[in-house]
Amino acid sequence: MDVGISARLERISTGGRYLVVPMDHGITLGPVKGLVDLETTVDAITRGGADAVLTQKGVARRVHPKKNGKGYIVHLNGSTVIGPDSNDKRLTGSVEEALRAGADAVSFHMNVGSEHEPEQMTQLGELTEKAHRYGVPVLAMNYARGDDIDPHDPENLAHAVRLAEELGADVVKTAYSGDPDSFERVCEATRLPVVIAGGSRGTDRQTIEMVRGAMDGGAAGVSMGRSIFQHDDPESITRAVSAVIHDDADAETALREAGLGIEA
Ligand SMILES: CC(=O)[C@@H](O)[C@H](O)C[C@H](N)C(=O)O
Ligand SMILES: O=CC(=O)COP(=O)(O)O
Repeated sequence: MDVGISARLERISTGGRYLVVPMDHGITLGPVKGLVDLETTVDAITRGGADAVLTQKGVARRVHPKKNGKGYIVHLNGSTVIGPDSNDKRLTGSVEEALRAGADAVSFHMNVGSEHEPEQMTQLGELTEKAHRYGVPVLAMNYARGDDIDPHDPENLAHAVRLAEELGADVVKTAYSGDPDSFERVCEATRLPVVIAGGSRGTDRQTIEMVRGAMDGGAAGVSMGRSIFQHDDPESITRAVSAVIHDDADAETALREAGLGIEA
């Protein structure tokens, strides 16, 4: 692997494990809880043990002073839930802009199975070529989404993560399939580190058990947004997620040591 790519991957991970907190939802969902005062949230989650935060380019200046030396990823496409088709993610920036914004890596969202898959596949292929010219790693966010597509089906997820490797990505994020055994089949589909999205926020216990299950299935960590940044105490929930990812804690230990209720 190119030395620049491996050096930058180390800035967004710890010992090959990834706790990335994406906060690009300001385009998708608008200024939801946790993103209005972005600075306070970034400060809390990086103090809690996140390896990296991820945003769109425009808010980079609000992120850097508050990220406590942790990694930074710039996301390069987007859509809104009020637009005609939220699966139709359009390019929002370039590798050069991401580098000017101080990024250690770039990310790109692809909806495998949607009618926009062909264009997004071309764009991801072009992005990995461009990013690698600069030694910049690419996190592919490859979801199985589209009409009549089951977004948690392990075969669909395995296909989505494999596609990311075939197109040259360095890390791939996808949805969790629901249990460690089926997620193991997803992770076996690729040699890339696989990280999971969190989806809409559940209870603390659901969040931490999902992370534990994914790690037991072979995941390398998370790219988990709403479950963390919409939490009343983002620092503590990050601490609990970090205990599972970085210290291999079980769910109860992680919740207890983070000061979160076991049944919460
Ligand atoms: C709002 C959602 O359904 C998320 O899964 C997004 O699609 C993922 C991403 N972080 C985004 O906001 O684009
Ligand atoms: O960029 C978005 C993600 O990686 C996942 O966000 P979520 O809120 O955890 O689904």
